[in-house]
Amino acid sequence: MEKLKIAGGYPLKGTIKVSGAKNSAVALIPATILAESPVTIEGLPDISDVHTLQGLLEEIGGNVTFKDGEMTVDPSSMISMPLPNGKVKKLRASYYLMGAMLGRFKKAVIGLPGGCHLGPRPIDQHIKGFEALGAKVTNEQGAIYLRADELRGSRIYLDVVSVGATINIMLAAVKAKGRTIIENAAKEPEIIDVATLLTNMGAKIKGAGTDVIRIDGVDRLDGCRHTIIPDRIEAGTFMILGAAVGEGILIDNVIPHHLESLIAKLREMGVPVETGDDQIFIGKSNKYKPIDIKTLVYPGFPTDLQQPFTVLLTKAEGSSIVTDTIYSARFKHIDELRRMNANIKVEGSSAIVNGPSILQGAKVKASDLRAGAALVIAGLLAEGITEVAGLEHIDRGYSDLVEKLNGLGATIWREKMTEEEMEQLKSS
Ligand SMILES: CC(=O)N[C@H]1[C@@H](OP(=O)(O)OP(=O)(O)OC[C@H]2O[C@@H](n3ccc(=O)[nH]c3=O)[C@H](O)[C@@H]2O)O[C@H](CO)[C@@H](O)[C@@H]1O
Ligand SMILES: C=C(OP(=O)(O)O)C(=O)O
Repeated sequence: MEKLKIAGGYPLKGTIKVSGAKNSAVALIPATILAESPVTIEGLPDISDVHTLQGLLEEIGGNVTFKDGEMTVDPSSMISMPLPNGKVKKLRASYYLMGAMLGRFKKAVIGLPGGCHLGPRPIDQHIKGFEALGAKVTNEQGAIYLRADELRGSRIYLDVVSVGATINIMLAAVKAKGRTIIENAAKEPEIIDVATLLTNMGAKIKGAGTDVIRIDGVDRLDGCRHTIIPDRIEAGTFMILGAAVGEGILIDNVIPHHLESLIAKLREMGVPVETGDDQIFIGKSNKYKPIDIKTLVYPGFPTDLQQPFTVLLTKAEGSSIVTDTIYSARFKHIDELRRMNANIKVEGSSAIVNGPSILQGAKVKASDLRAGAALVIAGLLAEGITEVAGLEHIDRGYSDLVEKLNGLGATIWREKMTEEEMEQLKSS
C-alpha cells in the first residue's frame, strides 16, 4: 500500500493535460457488451476503475486489449456469467453491467456496486427502469438478479434525476422491442458520450443531453471506433488547484462549455479565467472573495468538485457556504482539512468555511475520490509536508496525477506505507 507525500507551499506554473472522462469510460466499457463485433475506445484514462472493468469483461468471456489509452473489446464470445461480488464492489459503475448484460443476454446476476461512500446511494430508479422494460428484478443476498423473456420499450419517468439510471436504462433499452422514452433524464455530457458510442454501434437514440431521451430498439449492434470526451471533473480539479496555488496554469484538452458553472464561480471569487477552444487558462489571483456554492445536477455546479472547491475557499477573506444538494453527507474531507488548520464547520448539508487560513502540512486520509483530490490541493497549498493515505480512492479517478503535478513544478511523490501505518489506517 502506498501514500502520497507532498512538499507544499510552492507556486505551480505551466501546462497540464486532461485525460479521458472517468464517468464516460466506466459506461462506455460496459456498453461494448451490447455489440456483436469488436469496439475500440480511444483516449481512456489509466485509472483503476478502467482496469477493474477490463477484468470484469474478461471474466464474462470478453477478449480485451488495452494499451496507450486504447481499448478494443471483442464481445462476441461473452456469456452471462454471474458477477456477484469481488471486483464489482471496487467501483460504483459496475451497475452498468446490469443494463448492458440485460440488454444483450436478457439475464444477469450482478453484485451491488461499490464506489465512493457519500451517504446513501440507492439504485431504485435503475431497477424501476429495468422493470418497466419487462425485466423481473430481485435482490438476493447482496446481488441483483435480472431476467426477462423479452424487453419491451416503455415510458419511464425518473423520480430522481440520476446519471447512472439514465445511462443504465439507455443500455437496457437500445435492443428492446419498440420505443423507450426516458423522462426527467439527467443531462450530463457523459450521457451524450455514451449515446454517441451506442449510435455509432447502430442504436437509435434522440435527445441525449436533454431531459427527454427517445430510444427506438434495434435488433443488432456492431463494433465501431469511438474517442472519449475529456474529463470535466479532472479539468475542474486542475482549475481549482490553479486558482489556489498557480501562477498561470494552462489546462489542455478540455471542453470549456462543460465547466461553465465552475468558471462563473471562480470569476465570482476574483480568479482570472480565460477560455479557448479546448484550453482554459487560470491566472494568478491576488485577492479571493468569499462566495457560496450549491451543487446541482448538470449544468449546475457539480457535486464532484464541491470537495476540492472547499479548499480554495479557505483562502478567501470571510465566510463562504458550500451546500451539497446531491449528496448531503459529502463532507468527510472537512475533518481532515481541520487537521491542516482550516476553519470549517459542517451544519446539515452545508460546510461553512471561515477564511483566510494558512494551511499546515499534516498526516491525513482520503475517505473517497474527491476528498483525496481536495487533500492533494490542500497539501500543495500548505506549509510543510502533507501525507495523504487512502491513495486507492485517488487512483480510481486521476490518471498519472503525480507525474502531471510534478510537471507543473510540484514536489509530490508516492511512498510505501510502513506496517505500523497500515495498521493505524485499518483501525482509523
Ligand atoms: C460513475 C458515475 O458516473 N458517478 C457519478 C454519478 O453517480 P451516480 O450515477 O451514482 O449518481 P446519480 O446521478 O444516480 O445520483 C444523484 C442523486 O440521485 C440519488 N439516486 C440515484 C439513483 C437512484 O436510483 N436513486 C436515487 O435516489 C442519489 O442518491 C443522489 O442523491 O453521478 C453523480 C452525481 O453527479 C456523481 O457524483 C458521480 O461521480
Ligand atoms: C463519486 C464519484 O465517483 P463514483 O460514482 O464512481 O463513486 C466521483 O467521481 O466523484
